[in-house]
Amino acid sequence: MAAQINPSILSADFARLADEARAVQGADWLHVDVMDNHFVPNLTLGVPVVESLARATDTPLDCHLMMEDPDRWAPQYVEAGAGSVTFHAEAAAAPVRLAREIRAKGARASMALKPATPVEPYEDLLPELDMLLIMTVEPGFGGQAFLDIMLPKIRRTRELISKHGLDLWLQVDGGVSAGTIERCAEAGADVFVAGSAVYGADDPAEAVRALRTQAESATAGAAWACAH
Ligand SMILES: O=C(CO)[C@@H](O)[C@H](O)COP(=O)(O)O
Repeated sequence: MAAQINPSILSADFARLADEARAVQGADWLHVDVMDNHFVPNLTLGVPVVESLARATDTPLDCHLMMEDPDRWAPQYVEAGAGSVTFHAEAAAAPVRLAREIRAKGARASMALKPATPVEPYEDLLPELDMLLIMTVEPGFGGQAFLDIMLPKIRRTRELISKHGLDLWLQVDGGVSAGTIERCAEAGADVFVAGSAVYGADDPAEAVRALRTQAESATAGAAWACAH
């Protein structure tokens, strides 16, 4: 699969969300950070804003739910128009049931792991998912420094995907920029969330193209991609 770049609207101007969504034409997905001020110490937006965004842009919405009780709320984000819904492993009471419900409602099901959460306990659950998100910062805020110590977890996850022959996208989120995206791609990520690196650029659409070019050339030389 070609590298996908998903701009995070957390770094956009929330007073101009529709324009900001359209400013990244050519992006694969628009990453929508939903924060409830409980699971993370920040508050962003909810279902009504996702409904409006879905009407305002043709770019599919990749909703990342940083919230408690995703078992209750995640299905509503599918109904609001999200094409992909990510819940946190640390917050879901019944992740298999939730992933199946998200898929049954017609969206891609994805699960996120905070930096201190290992992937190995979830190995048997991976076939239930369309994407696994490895957080490369502590969730809650944009503009944080990339955590290099997550690279081994990205590598181990890529090995699990290969071992089981899964069609599972591997997303990274947090501190992804021109300076870090190649390391993520070499380690095995194929979906890249970038907030400040895109919305902080003079030309956000050009920043998306440049990041994709970097990721694809790093992937082309990576051992994990050559093995396929
Ligand atoms: O989920 C989060 C933060 O919790 C991210 O989606 C950030 O919005 C990414 O921002 P940058 O680190 O790329 O600036």
